[in-house]
Amino acid sequence: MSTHPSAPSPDRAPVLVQAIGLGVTLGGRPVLERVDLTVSAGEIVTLVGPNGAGKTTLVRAVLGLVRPTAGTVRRRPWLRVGYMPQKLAIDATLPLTVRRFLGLWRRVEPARIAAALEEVGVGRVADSPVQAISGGEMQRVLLARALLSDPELLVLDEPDQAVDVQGQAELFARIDAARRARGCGVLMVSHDLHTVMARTHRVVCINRHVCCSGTPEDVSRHPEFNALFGRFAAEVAVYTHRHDHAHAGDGHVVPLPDGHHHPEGHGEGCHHG
Ligand SMILES: Nc1ncnc2c1ncn2[C@@H]1O[C@H](COP(=O)(O)OP(=O)(O)OP(=O)(O)O)[C@@H](O)[C@H]1O
Repeated sequence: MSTHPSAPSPDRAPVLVQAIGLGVTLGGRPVLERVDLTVSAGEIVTLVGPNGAGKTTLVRAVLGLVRPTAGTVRRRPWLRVGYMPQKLAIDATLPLTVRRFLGLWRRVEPARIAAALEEVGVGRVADSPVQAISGGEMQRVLLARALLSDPELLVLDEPDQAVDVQGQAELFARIDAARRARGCGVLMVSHDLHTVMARTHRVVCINRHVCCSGTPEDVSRHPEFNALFGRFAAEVAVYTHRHDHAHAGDGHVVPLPDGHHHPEGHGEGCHHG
């Protein structure tokens, strides 16, 4: 594939999921506030943000696995979703080959399981015990599992975790190939900012609220992204910019008066807790 996935036409592509003004409170604490998010067919949307920013919670809320405390989530009726969770507990004592593991959730033709494993580049582990394969191989097996539902929306929560640097590029290429083959939308969480910037149509930067969103180019130049990812952002940002809002101690966004801006990176008014 090319370094950057060819951009679909989101104006014409059907919307698969949309969150509007989404709020989630967990354990009495606001985890997401006023979050808007849209994923259309054919596009790759990646959520970035620091640990604990609410990315997994947003993904789970979009999928209907977490109940919003505010706002709404709209999913296209009968939407077929392939979900690769961030964590999946597997009983270490269960004798289970990869092939059988992939058949646990639904009846699938053996040939489809074999094809899905081949598609993500791990056909060789089909008969290995699931507990014996490497972390990187397991990520690909989980991707194969997500593809088995013939998804219209592929939701991948840190698919690149435990994958070595060389493997990451190949994994993202395979995800992109799977997207093209199915015309599906992809909603992804990733900490690999370099790959995100190279291989994503839209980036949404989360830190309880949506700090900024847009093309990788736009986001990499945004003040909030720069405040959150200073060292990385300095490598990719090409111009200096200014904060137009601050954060109260509880994380709420507080607009600054006109003409009052915080210089980039100083963060006095931008407290991300
Ligand atoms: N069930 C829960 N009860 C209470 N708090 C929770 C629950 N699940 C998540 N949280 C909290 O919500 C916040 C957001 O968690 P979440 O897993 O969505 O963040 P994340 O951005 O995906 O983080 P990471 O990059 O570390 O995976 C964290 O502070 C977490 O501790």
